[in-house]
Amino acid sequence: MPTQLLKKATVLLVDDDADVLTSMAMLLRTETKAVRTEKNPERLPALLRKERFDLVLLDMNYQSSVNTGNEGLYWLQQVRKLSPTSAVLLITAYADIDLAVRGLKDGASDFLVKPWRNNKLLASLEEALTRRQSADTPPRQAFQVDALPLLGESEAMQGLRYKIEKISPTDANVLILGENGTGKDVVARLIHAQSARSAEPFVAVDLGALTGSLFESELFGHVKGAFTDAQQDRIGRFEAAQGGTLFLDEIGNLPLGQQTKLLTALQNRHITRLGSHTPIAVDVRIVSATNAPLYQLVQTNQFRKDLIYRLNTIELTLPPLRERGNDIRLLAAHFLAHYAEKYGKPTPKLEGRALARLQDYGFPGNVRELQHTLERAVIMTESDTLRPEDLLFSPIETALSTGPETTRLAELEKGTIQKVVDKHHGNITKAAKELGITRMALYRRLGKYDL
Ligand SMILES: Nc1ncnc2c1ncn2[C@@H]1O[C@H](COP(=O)(O)OP(=O)(O)OP(=O)(O)O)[C@@H](O)[C@H]1O
Repeated sequence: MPTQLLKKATVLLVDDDADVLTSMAMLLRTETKAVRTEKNPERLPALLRKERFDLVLLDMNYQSSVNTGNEGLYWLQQVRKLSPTSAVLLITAYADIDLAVRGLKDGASDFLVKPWRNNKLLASLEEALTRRQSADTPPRQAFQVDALPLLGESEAMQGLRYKIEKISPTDANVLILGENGTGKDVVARLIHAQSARSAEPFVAVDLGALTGSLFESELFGHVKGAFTDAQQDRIGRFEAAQGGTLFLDEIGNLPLGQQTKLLTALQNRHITRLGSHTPIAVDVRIVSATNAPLYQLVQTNQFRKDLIYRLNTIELTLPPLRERGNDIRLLAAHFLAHYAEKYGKPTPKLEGRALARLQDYGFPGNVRELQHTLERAVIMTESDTLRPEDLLFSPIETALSTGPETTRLAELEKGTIQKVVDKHHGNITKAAKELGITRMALYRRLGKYDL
């Protein structure tokens, strides 16, 4: 995910769970301009009167409940009142999705369900910032995309770029397959940017994040009164993408019932808003993506074959980074120059052994992992040459790439801490500095995880 706005954003995290605050702050510290954490929501009014934040991440549930479950909504209202220009993202547990939906109606930009996936968290934050930035501009412009270049000179990538050039101008639906972090999002945007629809909206939906009742309302919209909280008509993503491209990400995560509803909309080329009987014709090009083994899911009856046939008029498979040969070197040079400029440092050179280390490593998190590894290295290095030991591979990426079930917060945190402490040969001061937490906080975690 490109995170141009996020890099410049100031962020406030509000949660009374210190572990959540630390983990999120650790992630966001390198992805944003500044992060501030607040454990006690009661301090919000004073804080917001003093400081301005581009983004506020607000937990919905607080232990010291003033208001039995609704305190998240109460604090949301306070933030909206005291800091109307901040985008607010709610953090919630699965059980509280209804509450979060109410939060959306009260002006929150989006919500995240715990446990979150880091790349999705970053994508949601970026999207919230994009929407906030374009709040004053005509809505259709809000969706226009910045396509990033798809770098790589390996045979596989050259072939892929050629295919993309060929297929982009057509209206054919495209299914993009590939592991996490291989560039599926980049490819989807590129296809749109090179198509005849490029002046029209590009609308991305993370289907993995839409639970049962949200799916229909998000995709097809609803009319006032369709369900208890539907206080006004709302268009869905299909209508928002009218004339343009609808990017259905994580399509492999869609339950069968929802696959049927999607298939019907694609076959009929019209949708019906929830609570209405009036069909609305939609003209959208569908680009979908997944890292799931879609054809295996068909064999085990978890994915509809007829839906695949609707989606895969053209199918593109992104090779994992470990199969792209010298592209690792080329991408590494690109990211080093990019982050050196960003952090105002001279571009470090890669020592031969360091390059070999990159080439030997499997990169389960693919290009995203390479990118994060080099960003960390640029931030940390005090020399003009990167050595193998400057390249710290992140257990977070490894865990993310192997699926959501391994992304439990505690495991990620434990793994990260272990790596960083090892890297600094047990020097707690240095490790705490790199992790962005105090020495005391690090000691507490070492005790907690028995490290
Ligand atoms: N070929 C490439 N050239 C330059 N940057 C790339 C390339 N491929 C991926 N990236 C960068 O790597 C990161 C991850 O890419 P992207 O989000 O497109 O992956 P993805 O396959 O959609 O991941 P996921 O499956 O986790 O959603 C992004 O920052 C993107 O800009």
